[in-house]
Amino acid sequence: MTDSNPPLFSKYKALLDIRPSIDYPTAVADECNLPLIDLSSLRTDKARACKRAIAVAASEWGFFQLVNHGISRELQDRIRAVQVDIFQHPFAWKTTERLLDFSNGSYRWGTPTATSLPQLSWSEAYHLPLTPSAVEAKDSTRHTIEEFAVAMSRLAHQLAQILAEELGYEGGYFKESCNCDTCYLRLNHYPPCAVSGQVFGLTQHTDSDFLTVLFQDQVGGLQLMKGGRWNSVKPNLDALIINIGDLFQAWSNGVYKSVEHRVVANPKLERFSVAYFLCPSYDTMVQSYANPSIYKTFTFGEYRQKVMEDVKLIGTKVGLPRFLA
Ligand SMILES: O=C(O)CCC(=O)C(=O)O
Ligand SMILES: [Fe+2]
Repeated sequence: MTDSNPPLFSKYKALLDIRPSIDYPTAVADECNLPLIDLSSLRTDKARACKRAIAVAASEWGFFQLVNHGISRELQDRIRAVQVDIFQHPFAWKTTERLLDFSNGSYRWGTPTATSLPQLSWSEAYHLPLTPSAVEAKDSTRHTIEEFAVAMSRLAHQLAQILAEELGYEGGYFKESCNCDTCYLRLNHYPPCAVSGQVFGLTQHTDSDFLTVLFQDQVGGLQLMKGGRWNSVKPNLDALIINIGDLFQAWSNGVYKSVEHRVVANPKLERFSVAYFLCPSYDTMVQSYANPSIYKTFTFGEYRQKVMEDVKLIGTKVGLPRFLA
């Protein structure tokens, strides 16, 4: 079991030996009452109010919980079992072998560019691009991953459509631009962390997509920024978490908020989550639906390029402020 976890401690020992100056994660968060949306209301006479509540949550919080979302408990159990199994492979296997027939290099751990503790994420992840096989996957693991991704994708599209309609937009932008090639599923694993007071499981960031659907376990640790303070999200077994990404903030001209979030490390418990990122093709123009626009028009490819450049040069993503008009 132990040799399945990445050697975070030895790799980052030099950084850990320098006394940290970060705010201690557990000391600073309030528990928050994240808006909870019941998606089954869409099939009732409360549909209008439900859509409004989604838009309000996206603009006031950038985050909400979703229940009765249509992803069965059975499928959730299956993806979790698959995820646990994948991360139990020996570390050496994860760094050298391809997972199923997914592309090379989909495994990552720690933060290769970190030069200080606040930049280090105490976790490992698989990034799995969604290029569904033309034929149904024979391998049961691959089949479960695809089935889950398809369900998450459907949900993400439904929510994007609602959010766009609430701004008065009726077109098919999201359907046309968010094809499967760039959307991806990220399987996250946060091993227990003996130095949890000094590092985060995942450092503070915003997501570089339109929106994210997150399936987390019951361990907790996710925190989001609201009103200048960190708030922790209490896990709810029945709920998925939805958050707005940078591209939706740009598209909505700042109406919907892409909010900073992070995951605190846990000294005793490992934690799992799966995130689905709704992204457009690289050549898609991201342009505000309204004028005058706060942001310049950019392609998703340009955005990603800038993010990667900043991470390489200064150790962190700058994101949307780089694209102010
Ligand atoms: O694991 C979590 O709760 C959050 C994951 C996340 O923010 C991400 O993968 O971008
Ligand atoms: Fe995130």
